[in-house]
Amino acid sequence: MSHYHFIKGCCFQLCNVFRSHDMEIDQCLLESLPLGQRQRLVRRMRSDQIKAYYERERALQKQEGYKKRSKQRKNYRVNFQLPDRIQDAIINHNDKEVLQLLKDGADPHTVVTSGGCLLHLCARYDNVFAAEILIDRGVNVNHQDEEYWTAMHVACACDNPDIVLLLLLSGANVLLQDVNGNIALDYATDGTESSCILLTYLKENGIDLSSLRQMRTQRAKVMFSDVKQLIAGGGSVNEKNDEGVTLLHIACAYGYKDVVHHLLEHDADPDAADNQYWTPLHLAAKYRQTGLVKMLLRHQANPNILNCNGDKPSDIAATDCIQDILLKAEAHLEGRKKSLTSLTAVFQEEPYEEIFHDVPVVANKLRPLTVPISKQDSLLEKDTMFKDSGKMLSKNCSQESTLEKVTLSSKTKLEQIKLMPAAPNDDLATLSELTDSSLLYEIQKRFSNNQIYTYIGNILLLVNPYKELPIYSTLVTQLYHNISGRLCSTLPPHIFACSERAYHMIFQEKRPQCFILSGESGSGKTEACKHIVKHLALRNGLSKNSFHSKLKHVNNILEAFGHAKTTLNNSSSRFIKFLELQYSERKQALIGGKSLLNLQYNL
Ligand SMILES: Nc1ncnc2c1ncn2[C@@H]1O[C@H](COP(=O)(O)OP(=O)(O)OP(=O)(O)O)[C@@H](O)[C@H]1O
Repeated sequence: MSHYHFIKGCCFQLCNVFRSHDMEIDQCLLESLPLGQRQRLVRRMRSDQIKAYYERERALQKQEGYKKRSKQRKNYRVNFQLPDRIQDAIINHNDKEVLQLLKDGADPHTVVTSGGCLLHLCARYDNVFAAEILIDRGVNVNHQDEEYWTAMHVACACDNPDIVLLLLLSGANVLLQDVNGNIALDYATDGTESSCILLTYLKENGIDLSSLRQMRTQRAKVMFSDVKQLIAGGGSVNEKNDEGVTLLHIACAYGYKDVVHHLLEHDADPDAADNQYWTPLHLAAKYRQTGLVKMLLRHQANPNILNCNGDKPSDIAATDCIQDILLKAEAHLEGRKKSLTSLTAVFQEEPYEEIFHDVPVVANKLRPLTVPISKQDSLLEKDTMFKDSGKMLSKNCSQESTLEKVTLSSKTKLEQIKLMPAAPNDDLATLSELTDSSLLYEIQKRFSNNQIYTYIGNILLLVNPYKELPIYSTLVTQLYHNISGRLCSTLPPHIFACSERAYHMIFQEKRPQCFILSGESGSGKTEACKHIVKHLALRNGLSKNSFHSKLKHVNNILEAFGHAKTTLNNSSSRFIKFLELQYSERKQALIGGKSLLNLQYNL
């Protein structure tokens, strides 16, 4: 028999086997066929299976119970409420849908998360059409959210001039202040269309900037009179709230000079540290309060105190001028070993009045962009990057509570650390608004700040930076050591934090822990794996050199199993990344020393 006939015979035989045994395939017979034939046959069998499936489904549909079932299925459809649907339609500029939903009874006065209204959404997503309709339906153009932001504040912050114009024409009040006393203009960046429109409007309406400035000092005045009252009533000026914050912290952050002066004159502690070890001097330096920095130094504030991130006030100074002042103060204290009294003298040389009048006044603007502290510190993250090049991080013998006992000495020049401070948007699961666009916006914003790690609950998201970032040094590893095993809220998300947690979970749960690294080719799984191993190894006291040599060997072996160049990755590993940590009964050197072999790469 020719080869062709043999195959044909087999196919025939197989199809019979396939039909007569209810879709079962004679595997031996299949495998005896040449590859091409086998594939063709399998394809045919598969299509027969699909046909059979459809026939069975059709038969089912004809049966009586079908209608009932399909009705039941319909009930499972998710029905979003009108308020959610109208928000979604506004965000996606689905104008017809907005009109239809309003016709169907959606409330134009719907309150969105954070206390804003639909107009706030329009202002954020630049939806002028929807904004116009809503205003027509009587939505309050001056509605303020939980932080007293109006739609105008949002439109200015996002520079959406069409919305700014529309709100102005609709009679919006441009002088409404948010929780921090900022009017919408304060959020419009200089030179933008939104800023020009507002400035022209103010000019045309005869509102001059100096009276505005007067208006904004009202909050400071209120605090001043409250503080005076407190002191007169015998209250303590050094009282702390739950977060360790004193009145001096608040006044320094907001730049309320009279209040600060009054507090200092009444024995307020200039070195009071809040729960994150921030002093009033840190805050004044960070929020560009030059005059207050000088005033605090004159009252013997210590410029060498480190906050929880290991920063001195000079490290986080908002301007070069403030940094110079602080460095000068540090030099006096440390370099010349002079007493604090002589330091006082240095700053007393300058006239006191000057300090009170060096408010940053910008010609065409009330003051530079001032982001409400409560709104999000994240916009200031760039300013507060750790500037520790030239610092040595030495760890206390006890590893209790991450940063608390980590100290920095400015003498030794070592590795550079650049970590962002922990911020509220570190965990996307806690965002008040969870939509595709808000998540992507946050991730993109973080990525542009080199914040490549983000938590989503217990999951760590990494966006491959494709560049070296100084966030993997031994010093950073040490920062993430802690004995409690809980994620430290004062540190930003990091692969070391997850590694640390797994390490503790081994002991707590007494069973192996595993990391599942998932993502497309080139997304950084292999690198993440290395970082996990690195943290665990160094954590267990394995010396850096010894670790590198071991890791190199492990990787050489792994890569030998098949690395290949793909379109996305020059060195793509062709095995699944599944990292398992074993529990050692003796609770010792899990990963250190020879037990690095305990780390199983399950291929
Ligand atoms: N955290 C990081 N920092 C800087 N660069 C990184 C980081 N992670 C990955 N990269 C860069 O991206 C490249 C690809 O990363 P990696 O090999 O880890 O991807 P992968 O997800 O393992 O890909 P594959 O699935 O194809 O094996 C690395 O060679 C490195 O240049």
